[in-house]
Amino acid sequence: MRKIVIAGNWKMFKTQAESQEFLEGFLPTLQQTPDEREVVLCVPFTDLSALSKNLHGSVVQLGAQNVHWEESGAYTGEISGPMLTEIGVRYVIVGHSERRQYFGETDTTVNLRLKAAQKYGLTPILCVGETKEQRDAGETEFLISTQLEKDLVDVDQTNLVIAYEPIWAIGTGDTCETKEANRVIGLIRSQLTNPNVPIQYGGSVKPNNIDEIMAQPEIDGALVGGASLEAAGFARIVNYK
Ligand SMILES: O=C[C@H](O)COP(=O)(O)O
Repeated sequence: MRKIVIAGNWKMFKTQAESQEFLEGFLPTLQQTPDEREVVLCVPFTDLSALSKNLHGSVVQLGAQNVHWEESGAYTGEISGPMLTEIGVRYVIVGHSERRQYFGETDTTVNLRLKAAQKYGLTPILCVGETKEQRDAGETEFLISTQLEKDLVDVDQTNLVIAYEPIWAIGTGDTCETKEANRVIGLIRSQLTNPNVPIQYGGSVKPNNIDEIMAQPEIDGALVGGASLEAAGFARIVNYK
């Protein structure tokens, strides 16, 4: 059976004080969450240490938003796998479209980061997805297939989550039609050697569309940006029906 993983990606939002306030609203709502749902908060590096202490003993797992491929070295501004695992981080987002678009992330560096995450005991959440122009040109399948082929070279598919995030649906309120997301995620699964890799949908997931998204047979969770910043809203998403 495939695992369900609901992850919030806070991106560059929330100071430590704000993250603490979020937890006070969010944690009490989780008591009813069924065991098989993994709940993850992928937060800014500066929030990780405090959240790690405050999440201890809760069902929520801690995630980072990037990891370097070396264990240590002269890489100003980067964070390594051992630095993350030491403070209790379990997941890390790799290859988010914002990293690819604004920070020069390539399939080569995504592949290096995926392998390093696994080497140091983290579960990577690999993001793939097409732009509006690529979709309109009928290139969605080719683009995603190429990303997977390059990103997953020598990656262990028994310790991996994939997020299908159509770039045009991120932060726009323009959610991908659920049946279409289900279709693309089915195509992603058909390209994997391990069919049990959890595959999430990401892109304008909200409390009012999560039930329909999670009703799709191929979709194993969600990677949630904006709607994960508000405790009650994210709790509703985590507690989808
Ligand atoms: O990582 C999360 C995605 O970029 C989705 O963001 P969003 O839910 O704000 O559209």
